[in-house]
Amino acid sequence: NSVFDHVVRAPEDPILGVTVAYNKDASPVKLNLGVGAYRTEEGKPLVLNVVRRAEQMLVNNSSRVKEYLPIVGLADFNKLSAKLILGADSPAVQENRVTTVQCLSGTGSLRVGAEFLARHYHQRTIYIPQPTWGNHLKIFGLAGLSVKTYRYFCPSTRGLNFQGLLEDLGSAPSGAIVLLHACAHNPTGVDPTPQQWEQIRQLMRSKALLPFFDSAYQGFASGNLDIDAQPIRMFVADGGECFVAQSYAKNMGLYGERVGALSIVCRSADVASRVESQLKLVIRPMYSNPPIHGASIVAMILKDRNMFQEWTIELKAMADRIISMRQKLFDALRSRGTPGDWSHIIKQIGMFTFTGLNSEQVAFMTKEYHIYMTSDGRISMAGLSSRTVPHLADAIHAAVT
Ligand SMILES: Cc1ncc(COP(=O)(O)O)c(CN[C@@H](CCC(=O)O)C(=O)O)c1O
Repeated sequence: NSVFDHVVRAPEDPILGVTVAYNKDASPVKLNLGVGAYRTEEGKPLVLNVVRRAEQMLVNNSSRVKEYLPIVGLADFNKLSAKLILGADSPAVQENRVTTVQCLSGTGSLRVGAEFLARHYHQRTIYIPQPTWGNHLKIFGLAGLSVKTYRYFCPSTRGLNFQGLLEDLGSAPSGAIVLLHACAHNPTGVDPTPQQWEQIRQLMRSKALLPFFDSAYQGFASGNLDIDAQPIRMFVADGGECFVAQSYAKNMGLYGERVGALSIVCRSADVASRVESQLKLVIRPMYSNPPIHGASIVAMILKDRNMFQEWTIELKAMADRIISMRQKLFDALRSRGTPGDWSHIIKQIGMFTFTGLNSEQVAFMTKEYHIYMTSDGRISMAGLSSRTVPHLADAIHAAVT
């Protein structure tokens, strides 16, 4: 018998497991609204034209080799990623106070940051929003941090519980780490207003709370890269320190290439360089050094003015299609006279709508209509098309009447 006979079967991941169930369904009308991955109006994954162009140029470059990258990754990619999120004119970048390391997409950036904090930061408590992306709890818990939550979503208004947020951060121990979604909060699709962000910033700085931004959707919420980075830039502008995890999975469609970056904004260039030296000790035994292909694509696009311009146009088109799906779903429910107030569908932003449907209603929609979505009622609007909206609207209508 095996030495692993005692190993029990683990449950499927709450998000990625939805796709596993979807793939097993033979129904011709099945709809995958689970994983936050963009789909076209034809329901197909999308490789951006600018990405294909960059990839072709890389392949045609016969002098390109496949040597190891440094532990911190591709230098051009790191510099350009910091500028993309912090702003080309960022004082922190100009004063060399930012260390950026290429990591395995957003998840890897969060994990490297968490491991660094567990080793080098005096406060081992991190506050994450309630609710938040399911993997956050495991990433920070496994790194050895003590994970607490702060109120974020108000079920009755399906909007932000701003008072609860302020109270919970106000009563956090000074110096605690706070995880903040930079834009397009997952799963709620609810973001603070700029004025509310300023109040959050003042409260956090007054208690020396350490901001850890998770930026997985820059450009996807508003369609504009700079607007979506504003909350991060407000914090960096005050001269304080912060962590930023960046993912290119969604906004460049590089899901499987695992391209991301962790930036740590420090008070001085000297601290930034010592922090970088310690980040290398976290990364080397974890995966040694990051993959070269995806980062080379991103660096080429960010570096070339025309390719960057082309990317912003394709990115806005994706964001706009998602917004149009919101309006279509809202209109479809209204035309059916579906009971309830569904205005949150057009008020929420980013990839997801937090519908407010409960797990029983979700199970009903999966069983009777072959709609696949996470059990918390989140739907990925990118999985919808004009053709499939009526089917979803029928399912929701049936679930709530
Ligand atoms: C807020 C947030 N942070 C980080 C990530 C990690 O993205 P990377 O692929 O590591 O760059 C996601 C992806 N969440 C999506 C995609 C599927 C998943 O990984 O759960 C989602 O919630 O459906 C996310 O929503």
